[in-house]
Amino acid sequence: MEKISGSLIPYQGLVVSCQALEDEPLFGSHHMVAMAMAAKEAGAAGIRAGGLADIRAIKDAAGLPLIGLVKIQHEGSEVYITPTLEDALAVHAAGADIVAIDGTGRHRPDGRTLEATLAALKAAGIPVMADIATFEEGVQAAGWGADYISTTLSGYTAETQGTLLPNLDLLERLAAVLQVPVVAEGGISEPAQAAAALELGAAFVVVGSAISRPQWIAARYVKAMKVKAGSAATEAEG
Ligand SMILES: CC(=O)N[C@H](C=O)[C@@H](O)[C@H](O)[C@H](O)COP(=O)(O)O
Repeated sequence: MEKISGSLIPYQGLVVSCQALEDEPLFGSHHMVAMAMAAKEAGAAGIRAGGLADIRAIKDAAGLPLIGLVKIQHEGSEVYITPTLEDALAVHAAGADIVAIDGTGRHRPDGRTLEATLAALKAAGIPVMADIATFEEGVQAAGWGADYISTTLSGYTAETQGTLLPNLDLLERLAAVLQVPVVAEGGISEPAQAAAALELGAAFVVVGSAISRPQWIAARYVKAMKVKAGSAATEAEG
């Protein structure tokens, strides 16, 4: 299937998600700008950033293509990634080249449908990445005009809870049928998985925690070492 070219993110590039919420140790634009500059030094083709302040600061400092979002929890809605049209407009105004929104089709806090939200952003000339969880959601969001489809929410919705990540099968299935760029995102924790995603048709790959969340990275070592220590202890007991 001929891919629609003209992606704002270089084809088959790495996008590093540099995000830290208020309850995370690295919260704050100073830290996220530093993380983005480190990613740029490594050769990242783009940055994914959350929060208007971080979007502005990272866009100014790194000058890389930027996928922006806000995370806002609303009572009565499970949608928290750029949940309303106003949020999407604010993310774009803050400097995001592409606005990432929830593309699952679930109830949105402003009562707008995903279709109407996508139509309004297209009319405003704002490139949109739809963060989806299932094949059907990806096809639907692309049909309603999303410019990029990303597997971000696979495993994070009620319907997909427990899905083993990264969900490269979802990526492969969507890349095989959609004309718009399909993005591998969510749970990519090894370089080989990112390379495999490109082989399976990803237009580019987004990696966050495995690069920009030290509390998550270090926890992997603690877990592995405890297992090792446990087995050694067993040996010692004889
Ligand atoms: C589920 C959700 O809200 N994901 C968020 C989307 O912006 C980010 O917290 C993730 O870090 C990003 O998608 C990259 O994924 P990973 O950190 O697994 O490489």
